[in-house]
Amino acid sequence: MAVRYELIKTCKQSGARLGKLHTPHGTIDTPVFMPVGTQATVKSMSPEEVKELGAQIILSNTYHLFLRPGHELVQQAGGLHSFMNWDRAILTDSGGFQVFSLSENRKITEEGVQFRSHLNGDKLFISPEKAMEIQNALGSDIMMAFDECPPYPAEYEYIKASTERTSRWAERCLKSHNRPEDQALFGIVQGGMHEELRRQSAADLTSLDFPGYAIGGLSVGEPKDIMFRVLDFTVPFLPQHKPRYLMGVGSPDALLEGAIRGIDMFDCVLPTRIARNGTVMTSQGRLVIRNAKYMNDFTPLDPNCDCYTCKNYTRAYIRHLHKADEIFGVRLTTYHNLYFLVQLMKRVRQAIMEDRLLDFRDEFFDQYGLHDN
Ligand SMILES: CCCSCc1cc(N)cc2c(=O)[nH]c(N)nc12
Ligand SMILES: [Zn+2]
Repeated sequence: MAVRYELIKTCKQSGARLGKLHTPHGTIDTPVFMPVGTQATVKSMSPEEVKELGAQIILSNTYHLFLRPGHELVQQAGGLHSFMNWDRAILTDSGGFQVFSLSENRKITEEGVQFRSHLNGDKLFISPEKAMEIQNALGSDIMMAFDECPPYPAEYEYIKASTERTSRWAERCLKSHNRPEDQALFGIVQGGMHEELRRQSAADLTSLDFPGYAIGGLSVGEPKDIMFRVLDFTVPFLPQHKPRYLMGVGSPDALLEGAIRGIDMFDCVLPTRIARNGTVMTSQGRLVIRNAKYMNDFTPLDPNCDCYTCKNYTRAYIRHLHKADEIFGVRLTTYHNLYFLVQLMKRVRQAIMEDRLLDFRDEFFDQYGLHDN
């Protein structure tokens, strides 16, 4: 079996679970935060640094690699693991979400999605079968079914029709999956913010018996309290003994609230994206390193962090690098932000082991600040 989820323990204080996800490229401790490497690289990090900061799995993107350099080229290189020299686990998204967030002139039909490349305007088409072909060529350990993530907000009727089509697409993905022993295919539950549609989507997908389930259609601009409410009624529709992946979620508060609600896997571009403009997550909340108040601040980004950046460099130096547009500055803030989230999930797993995740959340927010975004 390509991926096997081992449920180790459920937190007595919350709905959180401690688990292990066994894959052909190593075991992943869950709940886990997965760094995003959209174009076959976690931006500005070497694979050695991504390992050193503690990542056991990274994400990459069907849409981007299909457009450039092309999935056939990656296949000629022996697949994504050898192409990017990453020998741990890889999860690839299926491309539908990126078509809608990046490309122009999209046309969605039962067959699939027609769109123009955001790089050169070429007319392209992705169907469930094409998304599977691309992910097969990339050789990811976990593939995502081809889905539509409806815009937020959207009319109930649109979301209903879209969710029903996503269920039909999921079945087509399963039918065209020709390497189930090497690559696990996860279904993606949709349904917008509607409990009945979420129930129906989960029922459709669990009847197809996927090895894992993602909750899509969230982190699309809805208020966080709505996202958490949707999780409250959606997670119970999913099987206990399989992993649950909340797509596109990665701020510290959302990771904690998601883990408390029984989510096992998270991903988000947030830590790498904000690092590029010098915004840093610390145990006392966020700081923007370009701020003049750090000019003569010869302390680490985070006094409670033992990462390479915090052990060797000061706020003053990192501020200087960002003000001077020095690439090394982005590398230092990226390394720290990724380390911060990977370590946060390590502390979450420890709190689950000790049946005290709600207490840990309260302690974390007392320091971090209640409303991170
Ligand atoms: C590398 C990026 C992975 S997560 C992208 C993502 C993010 C969010 N927020 C939602 C969805 C979704 O509903 N479907 C799919 N396939 N992907 C989504
Ligand atoms: Zn640090």
